[in-house]
Amino acid sequence: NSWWSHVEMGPPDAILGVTEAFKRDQNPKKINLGVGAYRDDDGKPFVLPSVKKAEENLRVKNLDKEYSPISGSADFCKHAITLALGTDNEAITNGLNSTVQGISGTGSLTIGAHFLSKWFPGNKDIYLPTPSWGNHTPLFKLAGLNVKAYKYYNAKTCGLDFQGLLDDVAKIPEKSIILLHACAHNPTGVDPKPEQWAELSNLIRKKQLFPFFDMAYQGFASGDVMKDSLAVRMFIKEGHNIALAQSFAKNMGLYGERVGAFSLINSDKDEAARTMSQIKILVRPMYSNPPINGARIVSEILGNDELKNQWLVDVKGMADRIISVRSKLRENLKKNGSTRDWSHITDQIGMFCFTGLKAPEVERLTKEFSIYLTKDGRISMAGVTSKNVEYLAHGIHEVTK
Ligand SMILES: Cc1ncc(COP(=O)(O)O)c(CN[C@](O)(C(=O)O)[C@@H](O)C(=O)O)c1O
Repeated sequence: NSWWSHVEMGPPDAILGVTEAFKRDQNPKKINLGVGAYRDDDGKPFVLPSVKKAEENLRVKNLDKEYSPISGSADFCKHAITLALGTDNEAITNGLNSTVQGISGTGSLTIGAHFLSKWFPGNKDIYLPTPSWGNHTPLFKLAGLNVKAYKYYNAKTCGLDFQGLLDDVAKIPEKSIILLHACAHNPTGVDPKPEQWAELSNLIRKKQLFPFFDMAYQGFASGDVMKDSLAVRMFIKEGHNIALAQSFAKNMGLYGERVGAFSLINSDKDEAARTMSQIKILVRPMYSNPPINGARIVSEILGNDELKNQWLVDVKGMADRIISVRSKLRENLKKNGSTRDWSHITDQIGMFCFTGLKAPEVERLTKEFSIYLTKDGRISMAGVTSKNVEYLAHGIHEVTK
């Protein structure tokens, strides 16, 4: 007799399940626009030259395999928060940050979720943009937070519903938590403009909300790491003591290395020490200490000017390829005779394009053309290349004409 006869088969992951279906498809023209993972113009995964060089440097150091501290290496944590806030940022020089390595972006968000669930003095309610990354809701619920929503995306314009956003944020009860995508919003690719971030910062301060930034794409959105961290830096400058989750999966192509960071910006050094101590107490029973390999690659790159400059070239190269393939897709849709307004394809930024395709159109695109994307019409632009963009435009036009 079995212990688990009551366990039912769960559904495939909305995002990672698309890749599983793609792999089963035998059509040679198939295209995977599901998971947000960069591919080069040949559709191949891309190991950044700066990462390869860092790995060569590390090999000759013959490093040991000892446990990392619970918080990850101090060197890595310093490099991670410095990348986010900029060298010589006051929050860092005044020791106001408590930063630990997280297991990529997901693990960093999870540390933050559990910390807030246990210690946040206000409502244990976290407000997510509508829509948000599919994994946000189960991740925060799992940590015991109540997940709520604020307006963000305007399906009619395929752009930001800024007035709706302000109206909703104004209604959020004081001392609640608000999750913000720092750049390259997933799944919409729609980001607030700097002046809109400033207005949002004022409203969030007025409402005494706690900003939790998810920055999984720093450098990957615009190709400029400082431009992409503008909102995070602006909020701190405006006096918000934020939480920040970082990922090096996309901007360093370290997907499977699972390396990221979680930070709190505190009121003073003593508070930083106290929160740090409690974050470590949470992490120890969770997974004890983080994986060392990816963190060493990040430290090697960010700790070495020549490698860091190479990395800045590498990440801009990825961002530029995505931006160029956005224009190519829009041109090809026009060439195919589509009369729809596809300006959002080039207005949106980062890994994803929220096409506006409805579920039946998505279904046809997959069934009739072997083009794989998530049901919400999101396409990972990284899966589009100069070789498949015409076929993609043809498919999209066929299902939308
Ligand atoms: C907004 C956001 N935050 C955090 C993460 C976590 O990423 P990681 O744990 O790998 O550092 C992702 C990745 N989301 C995806 O790119 C995506 O939406 O396709 C994909 O990697 C995923 O896991 O879903 C993300 O889009």
